[in-house]
Amino acid sequence: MQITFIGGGNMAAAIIGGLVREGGHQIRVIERTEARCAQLRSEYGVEASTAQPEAFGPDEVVVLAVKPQQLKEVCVELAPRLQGALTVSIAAGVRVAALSRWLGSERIVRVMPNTPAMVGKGISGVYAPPGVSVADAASAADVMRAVGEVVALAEEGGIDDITCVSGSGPAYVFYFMEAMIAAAKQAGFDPMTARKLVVGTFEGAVALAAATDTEVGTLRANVTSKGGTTERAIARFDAEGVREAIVAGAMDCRDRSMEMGETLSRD
Ligand SMILES: NC(=O)C1=CN([C@@H]2O[C@H](COP(=O)(O)OP(=O)(O)OC[C@H]3O[C@@H](n4cnc5c(N)ncnc54)[C@H](OP(=O)(O)O)[C@@H]3O)[C@@H](O)[C@H]2O)C=CC1
Ligand SMILES: O=C(O)[C@@H]1CCC=N1
Repeated sequence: MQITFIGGGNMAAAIIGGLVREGGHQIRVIERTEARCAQLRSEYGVEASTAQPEAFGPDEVVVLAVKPQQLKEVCVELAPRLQGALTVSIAAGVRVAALSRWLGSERIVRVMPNTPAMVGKGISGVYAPPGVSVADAASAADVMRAVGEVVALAEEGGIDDITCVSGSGPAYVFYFMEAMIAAAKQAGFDPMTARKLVVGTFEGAVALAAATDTEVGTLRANVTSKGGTTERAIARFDAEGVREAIVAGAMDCRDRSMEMGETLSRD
């Protein structure tokens, strides 16, 4: 597939990394600075330039991967060059109606990816509005399937929902890992060993959860011996409202996605 990324920052690089690992794609990136282009060329072996091409081919997939606040300006520049190419936006918050207005195109699919795409372990939500062909929806899903799993979303609001779980979710996990690394250091481990212990613990726990249908709560209970050590840790988490804080944070994230949808999709 011929895929052009407009914006080659953190999320685009994660998808590009995954696509390059998979192989068989022609990838081009448009970035703002020559320095970033040079970095993308050397890290991923992709084509990169600071100027948008004069025109895109009808079979090309154009991935919008700039910050939501940068999107309108990018779309306005892109509109006369698109020539009907399929556009896939990975931006949080900005709605299809606004993208369609700015691009003068209805061939638009929204995707909410996540950064584990870099190692082929992404999970993405894909929303294709009514009117987008089955083939275009499949092309957008294929790009994301190359870097992980895909969940089809029936409504555009599903993008807000999935953002607060899998889109932003890796940051919640890294936050928890940071806290556990701090704990490991406090317990006396050097930084390298602390990181190794924590990453290994996450890797093992995730592999265990993925390998079974057993409820995650049961897996947790299996570690928690009555009157033992884990029970004491979980009691402190419960007393401090850790679980409630995580749920509330995720709901705030979803609210922010909806709020961005209101403000950034207005004009
Ligand atoms: N990071 C994540 O985990 C996820 C991000 N997303 C979405 O992905 C999008 C990108 O996010 P992220 O990668 O984190 O952001 P970044 O800031 O890392 O990447 C955006 C890139 O686009 C460049 N850029 C800005 N304007 C232009 C332009 N006119 N032409 C070409 N390139 C341009 C920026 O350059 P400069 O820095 O010089 O401005 C920057 O390198 C956002 O819309 C976000 O909502 C979705 C899911 C997860
Ligand atoms: O924080 C953000 O706005 C983006 C969208 C999902 C993950 N990162």
